[in-house]
Amino acid sequence: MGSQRRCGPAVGLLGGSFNPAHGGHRRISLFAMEALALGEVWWLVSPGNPLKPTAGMAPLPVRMASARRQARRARIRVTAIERELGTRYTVDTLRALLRRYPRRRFVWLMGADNLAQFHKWKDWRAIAKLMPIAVIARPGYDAAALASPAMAWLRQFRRPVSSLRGPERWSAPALVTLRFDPDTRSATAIRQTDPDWARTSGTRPARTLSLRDAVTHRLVPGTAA
Ligand SMILES: Nc1ncnc2c1ncn2[C@@H]1O[C@H](COP(=O)(O)OP(=O)(O)OP(=O)(O)O)[C@@H](O)[C@H]1O
Ligand SMILES: O=C(O)c1ccc[n+]([C@@H]2O[C@H](COP(=O)([O-])O)[C@@H](O)[C@H]2O)c1
Repeated sequence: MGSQRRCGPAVGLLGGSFNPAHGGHRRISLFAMEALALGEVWWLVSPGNPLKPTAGMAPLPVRMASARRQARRARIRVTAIERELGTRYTVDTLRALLRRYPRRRFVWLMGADNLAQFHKWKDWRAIAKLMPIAVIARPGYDAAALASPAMAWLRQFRRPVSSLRGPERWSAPALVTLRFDPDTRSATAIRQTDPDWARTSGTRPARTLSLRDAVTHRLVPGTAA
Protein backbone atom coordinates (compact mmCIF):
# COMPACT_ATOMS: atom_id res chain seq x y z
CA MET A 1 0.00 0.00 0.00
CA GLY A 2 3.04 2.32 0.27
CA SER A 3 2.72 5.28 2.63
CA GLN A 4 -0.40 5.62 4.71
CA ARG A 5 -2.03 9.05 4.30
CA ARG A 6 -3.50 8.80 7.74
CA CYS A 7 -2.96 10.86 10.83
CA GLY A 8 -3.26 10.92 14.59
CA PRO A 9 -1.83 8.41 17.04
CA ALA A 10 -1.72 4.91 15.57
CA VAL A 11 -3.86 2.04 16.78
CA GLY A 12 -2.31 -1.35 17.50
CA LEU A 13 -4.45 -4.35 16.50
CA LEU A 14 -3.98 -7.54 18.49
CA GLY A 15 -6.06 -10.37 17.06
CA GLY A 16 -6.49 -13.48 19.10
CA SER A 17 -8.61 -16.30 20.41
CA PHE A 18 -8.27 -14.98 23.99
CA ASN A 19 -9.30 -18.42 25.24
CA PRO A 20 -8.93 -16.96 27.87
CA ALA A 21 -7.29 -13.52 27.89
CA HIS A 22 -4.39 -13.34 30.34
CA GLY A 23 -1.92 -10.94 31.86
CA GLY A 24 0.52 -11.57 29.01
CA HIS A 25 -1.93 -10.02 26.53
CA ARG A 26 -2.26 -6.95 28.70
CA ARG A 27 1.46 -6.64 29.28
CA ILE A 28 2.48 -6.96 25.60
CA SER A 29 -0.23 -4.46 24.63
CA LEU A 30 0.95 -1.88 27.16
CA PHE A 31 4.52 -2.48 26.10
CA ALA A 32 3.70 -2.06 22.38
CA MET A 33 1.69 1.08 23.20
CA GLU A 34 4.69 2.62 24.89
CA ALA A 35 7.32 1.42 22.38
CA LEU A 36 5.37 2.51 19.29
CA ALA A 37 3.64 5.57 20.79
CA LEU A 38 0.23 4.06 20.05
CA GLY A 39 -2.93 5.88 21.07
CA GLU A 40 -4.80 2.65 21.75
CA VAL A 41 -4.64 -1.09 21.26
CA TRP A 42 -7.72 -2.89 20.00
CA TRP A 43 -8.13 -6.52 20.85
CA LEU A 44 -9.92 -8.33 18.04
CA VAL A 45 -11.43 -11.30 19.82
CA SER A 46 -11.76 -13.85 17.05
CA PRO A 47 -15.03 -15.77 16.52
CA GLY A 48 -12.75 -18.61 15.38
CA ASN A 49 -9.11 -18.80 14.32
CA PRO A 50 -9.24 -20.53 10.90
CA LEU A 51 -6.21 -22.65 11.88
CA LYS A 52 -7.37 -23.72 15.35
CA PRO A 53 -9.74 -26.56 16.26
CA THR A 54 -13.08 -25.56 17.79
CA ALA A 55 -12.80 -28.21 20.51
CA GLY A 56 -11.94 -26.55 23.80
CA MET A 57 -12.80 -23.09 22.46
CA ALA A 58 -15.03 -21.18 24.91
CA PRO A 59 -18.01 -19.27 23.47
CA LEU A 60 -17.20 -15.80 22.15
CA PRO A 61 -19.09 -13.92 24.96
CA VAL A 62 -17.09 -15.83 27.60
CA ARG A 63 -13.80 -14.97 25.88
CA MET A 64 -14.92 -11.34 25.46
CA ALA A 65 -15.67 -11.15 29.20
CA SER A 66 -12.23 -12.49 30.07
CA ALA A 67 -10.69 -9.92 27.69
CA ARG A 68 -12.65 -7.06 29.28
CA ARG A 69 -11.39 -8.08 32.72
CA GLN A 70 -7.79 -8.08 31.51
CA ALA A 71 -8.17 -4.78 29.64
CA ARG A 72 -9.66 -2.86 32.55
CA ARG A 73 -8.49 0.71 33.08
CA ALA A 74 -6.08 0.60 30.13
CA ARG A 75 -6.27 2.15 26.68
CA ILE A 76 -7.27 -1.24 25.32
CA ARG A 77 -10.53 -1.61 23.42
CA VAL A 78 -12.02 -5.07 23.39
CA THR A 79 -13.97 -5.83 20.22
CA ALA A 80 -15.65 -8.71 18.43
CA ILE A 81 -15.39 -6.76 15.20
CA GLU A 82 -14.89 -9.85 13.05
CA ARG A 83 -18.30 -11.07 14.18
CA GLU A 84 -19.76 -7.70 13.23
CA LEU A 85 -17.95 -7.49 9.89
CA GLY A 86 -18.61 -11.12 9.07
CA THR A 87 -14.91 -11.72 8.36
CA ARG A 88 -12.95 -14.82 9.25
CA TYR A 89 -9.54 -14.20 7.76
CA THR A 90 -7.25 -11.44 8.96
CA VAL A 91 -6.63 -10.05 5.47
CA ASP A 92 -10.39 -9.48 5.04
CA THR A 93 -10.73 -7.99 8.51
CA LEU A 94 -7.89 -5.52 7.97
CA ARG A 95 -9.21 -4.43 4.57
CA ALA A 96 -12.63 -3.81 6.10
CA LEU A 97 -11.12 -1.87 9.02
CA LEU A 98 -9.08 0.33 6.67
CA ARG A 99 -12.24 1.08 4.70
CA ARG A 100 -14.22 1.82 7.85
CA TYR A 101 -11.53 4.06 9.40
CA PRO A 102 -9.88 5.82 6.43
CA ARG A 103 -8.06 8.38 8.60
CA ARG A 104 -6.50 6.05 11.14
CA ARG A 105 -3.06 4.51 11.13
CA PHE A 106 -2.92 0.89 12.19
CA VAL A 107 -0.19 -1.56 13.08
CA TRP A 108 -0.73 -5.30 13.31
CA LEU A 109 0.66 -6.78 16.54
CA MET A 110 1.43 -10.45 17.00
CA GLY A 111 3.56 -12.73 19.12
CA ALA A 112 6.53 -14.61 17.65
CA ASP A 113 4.47 -17.85 17.69
CA ASN A 114 2.16 -16.33 15.10
CA LEU A 115 5.03 -15.14 12.92
CA ALA A 116 6.30 -18.74 12.87
CA GLN A 117 2.92 -19.78 11.35
CA PHE A 118 2.26 -16.64 9.34
CA HIS A 119 3.00 -18.25 5.95
CA LYS A 120 -0.09 -20.47 6.49
CA TRP A 121 -2.44 -17.48 6.76
CA LYS A 122 -4.60 -16.46 3.82
CA ASP A 123 -2.80 -13.87 1.65
CA TRP A 124 -0.17 -13.20 4.27
CA ARG A 125 1.95 -11.05 1.96
CA ALA A 126 -1.12 -8.90 1.27
CA ILE A 127 -1.55 -8.44 5.04
CA ALA A 128 2.02 -7.16 5.25
CA LYS A 129 1.28 -4.69 2.45
CA LEU A 130 -1.76 -3.32 4.28
CA MET A 131 -0.04 -2.10 7.45
CA PRO A 132 3.21 -2.38 9.41
CA ILE A 133 3.66 -5.48 11.55
CA ALA A 134 5.19 -5.47 15.02
CA VAL A 135 6.25 -8.86 16.34
CA ILE A 136 6.57 -9.36 20.07
CA ALA A 137 9.23 -11.77 21.29
CA ARG A 138 7.79 -14.83 23.01
CA PRO A 139 9.68 -17.42 25.04
CA GLY A 140 10.10 -20.67 23.11
CA TYR A 141 9.14 -19.29 19.69
CA ASP A 142 11.71 -16.69 18.67
CA ALA A 143 14.03 -19.11 16.86
CA ALA A 144 11.13 -20.65 14.89
CA ALA A 145 9.89 -17.18 13.96
CA LEU A 146 13.32 -16.13 12.70
CA ALA A 147 13.64 -19.30 10.61
CA SER A 148 10.07 -19.19 9.28
CA PRO A 149 9.13 -19.02 5.57
CA ALA A 150 7.32 -15.71 6.16
CA MET A 151 10.41 -14.22 7.74
CA ALA A 152 12.46 -15.18 4.69
CA TRP A 153 10.33 -12.67 2.73
CA LEU A 154 9.61 -10.15 5.50
CA ARG A 155 13.28 -9.81 6.47
CA GLN A 156 13.87 -7.29 3.66
CA PHE A 157 11.29 -4.98 5.28
CA ARG A 158 12.79 -4.98 8.78
CA ARG A 159 12.80 -1.51 10.28
CA PRO A 160 13.93 -0.05 13.59
CA VAL A 161 11.21 0.53 16.17
CA SER A 162 11.82 4.28 15.89
CA SER A 163 10.57 4.19 12.26
CA LEU A 164 7.02 3.60 13.51
CA ARG A 165 7.03 6.28 16.17
CA GLY A 166 6.60 9.19 13.77
CA PRO A 167 3.96 9.57 11.03
CA GLU A 168 6.36 10.76 8.36
CA ARG A 169 7.84 7.38 7.42
CA TRP A 170 4.80 5.22 8.11
CA SER A 171 4.69 2.76 5.25
CA ALA A 172 4.15 -0.92 4.56
CA PRO A 173 5.47 -3.53 4.31
CA ALA A 174 7.44 -2.83 7.47
CA LEU A 175 8.44 -5.29 10.16
CA VAL A 176 9.63 -4.28 13.60
CA THR A 177 10.56 -6.58 16.44
CA LEU A 178 9.68 -5.64 19.98
CA ARG A 179 12.00 -7.20 22.53
CA PHE A 180 11.38 -6.92 26.21
CA ASP A 181 11.43 -8.92 29.37
CA PRO A 182 9.82 -12.12 27.98
CA ASP A 183 6.42 -13.11 29.29
CA THR A 184 5.84 -16.84 29.69
CA ARG A 185 2.09 -16.70 30.23
CA SER A 186 -0.21 -18.48 27.78
CA ALA A 187 -3.86 -19.41 27.40
CA THR A 188 -2.81 -23.04 26.91
CA ALA A 189 -1.29 -23.11 30.39
CA ILE A 190 -4.42 -21.58 31.92
CA ARG A 191 -6.69 -24.08 30.16
CA GLN A 192 -4.56 -26.93 31.45
CA THR A 193 -4.13 -25.78 35.02
CA ASP A 194 -6.95 -23.44 36.07
CA PRO A 195 -10.06 -25.34 37.21
CA ASP A 196 -11.99 -22.04 37.44
CA TRP A 197 -11.58 -21.44 33.70
CA ALA A 198 -12.80 -24.93 32.83
CA ARG A 199 -15.83 -24.42 35.11
CA THR A 200 -16.79 -20.88 34.07
CA SER A 201 -16.13 -21.36 30.36
CA GLY A 202 -17.91 -24.69 30.15
CA THR A 203 -14.90 -26.19 28.36
CA ARG A 204 -12.60 -29.04 29.18
CA PRO A 205 -8.94 -29.40 28.22
CA ALA A 206 -9.08 -30.35 24.54
CA ARG A 207 -6.26 -32.86 24.65
CA THR A 208 -3.40 -34.16 26.66
CA LEU A 209 -0.38 -31.90 26.45
CA SER A 210 2.65 -33.11 24.55
CA LEU A 211 5.97 -32.91 26.36
CA ARG A 212 7.03 -30.15 23.94
CA ASP A 213 3.97 -28.06 24.80
CA ALA A 214 4.45 -28.73 28.48
CA VAL A 215 8.00 -27.43 28.31
CA THR A 216 7.10 -24.45 26.11
CA HIS A 217 4.27 -23.47 28.44
CA ARG A 218 6.36 -24.18 31.53
CA LEU A 219 4.05 -26.78 32.96
CA VAL A 220 6.94 -29.03 33.88
CA PRO A 221 8.59 -27.69 37.04
CA GLY A 222 12.16 -26.60 36.57
CA THR A 223 12.14 -26.47 32.76
CA ALA A 224 12.94 -23.38 30.76
CA ALA A 225 11.12 -22.48 27.57
N1 LIG B 1 3.14 -14.24 26.54
C1 LIG B 1 3.07 -13.73 25.31
N2 LIG B 1 4.14 -13.14 24.72
C2 LIG B 1 4.05 -12.64 23.46
N3 LIG B 1 2.92 -12.68 22.70
C3 LIG B 1 1.83 -13.26 23.23
C4 LIG B 1 1.84 -13.80 24.57
N4 LIG B 1 0.60 -14.31 24.84
C5 LIG B 1 -0.14 -14.10 23.72
N5 LIG B 1 0.58 -13.47 22.76
C6 LIG B 1 0.11 -13.05 21.44
O1 LIG B 1 -1.20 -12.51 21.59
C7 LIG B 1 -2.01 -12.82 20.45
C8 LIG B 1 -3.27 -13.55 20.89
O2 LIG B 1 -2.85 -14.73 21.56
P1 LIG B 1 -3.83 -15.92 21.97
O3 LIG B 1 -5.17 -15.39 22.28
O4 LIG B 1 -3.71 -17.01 20.98
O5 LIG B 1 -3.15 -16.36 23.36
P2 LIG B 1 -2.14 -17.55 23.56
O6 LIG B 1 -1.67 -17.46 24.97
O7 LIG B 1 -1.12 -17.56 22.48
O8 LIG B 1 -3.13 -18.79 23.38
P3 LIG B 1 -2.84 -20.34 23.15
O9 LIG B 1 -1.87 -20.77 24.22
O10 LIG B 1 -4.20 -20.94 23.26
O11 LIG B 1 -2.25 -20.47 21.75
C9 LIG B 1 -1.13 -13.67 19.53
O12 LIG B 1 -0.53 -12.81 18.58
C10 LIG B 1 -0.07 -14.21 20.47
O13 LIG B 1 1.14 -14.49 19.80
O1 LIG C 1 -6.21 -15.10 8.27
C1 LIG C 1 -5.73 -16.22 8.53
O2 LIG C 1 -5.53 -17.08 7.66
C2 LIG C 1 -5.39 -16.52 9.97
C3 LIG C 1 -4.88 -17.76 10.36
C4 LIG C 1 -4.58 -17.99 11.69
C5 LIG C 1 -4.78 -16.97 12.63
N1 LIG C 1 -5.28 -15.78 12.23
C6 LIG C 1 -5.49 -14.71 13.22
O3 LIG C 1 -4.39 -14.62 14.08
C7 LIG C 1 -4.80 -14.03 15.30
C8 LIG C 1 -4.20 -14.82 16.43
O4 LIG C 1 -4.92 -16.01 16.61
P1 LIG C 1 -4.69 -16.93 17.88
O5 LIG C 1 -5.78 -17.94 17.81
O6 LIG C 1 -3.31 -17.49 17.73
O7 LIG C 1 -4.81 -16.05 19.06
C9 LIG C 1 -6.32 -13.99 15.26
O8 LIG C 1 -6.72 -12.68 14.93
C10 LIG C 1 -6.66 -14.96 14.13
O9 LIG C 1 -7.88 -14.67 13.46
C11 LIG C 1 -5.57 -15.55 10.93
